[in-house]
Amino acid sequence: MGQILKVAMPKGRIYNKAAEMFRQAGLPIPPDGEESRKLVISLPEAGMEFILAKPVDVPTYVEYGVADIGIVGKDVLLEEERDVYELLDLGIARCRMSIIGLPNWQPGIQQRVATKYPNVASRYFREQGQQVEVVKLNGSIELAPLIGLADRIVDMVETGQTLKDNGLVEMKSIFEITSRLVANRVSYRMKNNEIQQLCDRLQAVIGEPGLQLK
Ligand SMILES: Nc1ncnc2c1ncn2[C@@H]1O[C@H](COP(=O)(O)OP(=O)(O)OP(=O)(O)O)[C@@H](O)[C@H]1O
Ligand SMILES: O=P(O)(O)OC[C@H]1O[C@H](OP(=O)(O)OP(=O)(O)O)[C@H](O)[C@@H]1O
Repeated sequence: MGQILKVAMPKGRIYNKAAEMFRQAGLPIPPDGEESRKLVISLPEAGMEFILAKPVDVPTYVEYGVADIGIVGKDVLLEEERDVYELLDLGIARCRMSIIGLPNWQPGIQQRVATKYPNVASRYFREQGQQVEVVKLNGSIELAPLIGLADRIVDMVETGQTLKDNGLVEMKSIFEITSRLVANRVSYRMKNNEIQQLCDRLQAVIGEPGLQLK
């Protein structure tokens, strides 16, 4: 019998997609809501324990080692810059990070950018040699250019529906996002067999042709 693997799972839109992947890999984690509001789900027969975390906190739990591994969007990894190993691209919750603005946007003297990702945005504009003021918001980012808080936003686009409904345009896509499997550096050495086994099982699911994981 191996050691128990603690897995930080993001609540919200990634959860059911990731849980479905685990089930395909033979690990019967329940769908969202089925275990009431419990935040820790044990699967002793599989030697695993799942911690249901806020997505942005997953890299923190993994860096501190209270979770051995975790599932998190590349957007959060790039924003949080936590010291974790990125082991697998799960290919789920696919979207992109983009610069967005009003259709008539013109560069002004003072440029303000609103975003949930201040580190990603600051880094991007610095690399472009553009001086902008970055304002952190926590959601409904598309509101900012509509009500005059910011000239542009840096946010995620999946279908483009939110932009369309709010009369905004995608000016530039800056990187692609999918969910990743990450590991704590010490756990990766100490629980290498367990982590490797899980990676192999997930890899087999990812590699299966015709599998519908959206
Ligand atoms: N529209 C989208 N389409 C596909 N994937 C998305 C989309 N929006 C976000 N994601 C991915 O899903 C992850 C989690 O998003 P989710 O909305 O569940 O959490 P959150 O943005 O942290 O929200 P909350 O603050 O409500 O917890 C994001 O970090 C990103 O990787
Ligand atoms: O291109 P679309 O398919 O419309 O998806 C993009 C939207 O999804 C995310 O928002 P979310 O639903 O997480 O809400 P939020 O505004 O609270 O972040 C993102 O911030 C966009 O607003």
